[in-house]
Amino acid sequence: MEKIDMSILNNLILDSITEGVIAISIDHRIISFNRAAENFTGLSRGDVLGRYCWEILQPSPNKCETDCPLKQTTETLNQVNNKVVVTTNAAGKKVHLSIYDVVLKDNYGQVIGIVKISRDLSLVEELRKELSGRYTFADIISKNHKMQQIFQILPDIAESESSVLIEGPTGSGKELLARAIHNLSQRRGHPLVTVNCAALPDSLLESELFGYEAGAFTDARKSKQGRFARANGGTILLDEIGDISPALQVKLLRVLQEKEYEPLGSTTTVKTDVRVLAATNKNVEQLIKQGLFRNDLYYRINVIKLTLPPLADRKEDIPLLINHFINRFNNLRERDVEGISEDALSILMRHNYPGNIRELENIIEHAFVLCKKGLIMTRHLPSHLQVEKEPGKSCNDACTLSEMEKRLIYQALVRNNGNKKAAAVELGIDKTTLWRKIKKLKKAGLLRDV
Ligand SMILES: Nc1ncnc2c1ncn2[C@@H]1O[C@H](COP(=O)(O)OP(=O)(O)OP(=O)(O)O)[C@@H](O)[C@H]1O
Repeated sequence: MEKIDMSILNNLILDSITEGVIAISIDHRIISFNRAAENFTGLSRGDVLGRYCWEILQPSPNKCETDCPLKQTTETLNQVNNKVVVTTNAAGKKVHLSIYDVVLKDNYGQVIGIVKISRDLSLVEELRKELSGRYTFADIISKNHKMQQIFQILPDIAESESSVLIEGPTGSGKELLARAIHNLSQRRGHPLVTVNCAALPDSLLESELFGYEAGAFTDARKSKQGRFARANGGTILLDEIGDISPALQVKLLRVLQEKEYEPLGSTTTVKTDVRVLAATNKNVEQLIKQGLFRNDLYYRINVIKLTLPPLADRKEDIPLLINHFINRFNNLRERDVEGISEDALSILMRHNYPGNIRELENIIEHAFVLCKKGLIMTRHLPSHLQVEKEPGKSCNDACTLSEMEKRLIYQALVRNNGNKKAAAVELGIDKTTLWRKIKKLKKAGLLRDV
């Protein structure tokens, strides 16, 4: 075999890998720069070899003072793992790189520099954005198929002038959805005014909605504009519409039919240009049957009905929402919480959320009080959740084989959203074997539904 020049061979090998490799000598000069590094930086090796690293890699002298990777790595002899940086290459394109530094030693163990190894994360970043984009619509996060159907029709609904009735249990995102409809509509330049119809007694609610003239009642010294007037040109959200009295229902019906009303104590009719959205966590059809809600008003507000599923029926959204709330609280509180531990996530996946997304948001807010950085652990969750122990979780060193089996089965089911086939594949056992084991555990009262 022909004798091969080792240095040429080394360069060929370095150029054939997809990671960028930049070697820097102890006196801060660049001594090796492979092809991938050329691609990431847009610089040619002829231009950088022999130059000082700060001239090429860290143009800011301040950063060199405080954040010199050569100094850090050679002083601590530590590999700095997976620093993610966003940098602009010479072609002006933003690239996301995952970088780690390795100490370079000679044959005698003497430190002679560092090697910076970088991997292009731009593709991963694009995929992440595409995925999170697909699951986010006008600030509403969901990958649930019913929610995705709502996302699809939302722009058309927003554009129409029709009244919309939003149904859903408490905390399921009705107000958020109403806001999205308003923000996507032609009326977005005007106000969105929300009225909680359950929060005020009837007489106050009427004056709150329609306003009043001075002298309309004992305390009315000056006239006051109502919410319909404030929302003019925009949208009004009548929250908890199921709670309004029959008398007020008649007045609302007139506004919806004739687009006019009279403020309390006034004989002047006011014309209104407001789109009406209504929300409720009650079953309005049931209220109609009970004679508590007018049929004709129902048909006026129910031109389009959107129903938000409870969080317990869209558990696939829990990890996405947790991530969203962690990001939100990190920004609000200037924190650096990185995520949630597997154990804590599994508790949150099993919880049933009577308070829906608001409850999950409160749980993460609670966790932020106790968790300053790193991962949210079980101990950071509210105590009523911590007692909902995972099966087999109580076993530690003295864990029996059956305890361990129970725990592994449980965790595989949680990870796969209760899908037994996927859990069996993950556990490396046949589906029928898994099914048999689950049946046995359930019969013994050791496993609940996931
Ligand atoms: N799909 C979602 N994505 C992100 N955040 C959400 C989502 N749904 C709800 N939220 C958040 O959860 C909280 C509760 O939502 P919202 O107030 O819209 O619920 P609601 O159904 O109107 O509640 P209520 O019945 O008590 O009036 C808000 O902070 C909202 O931003």
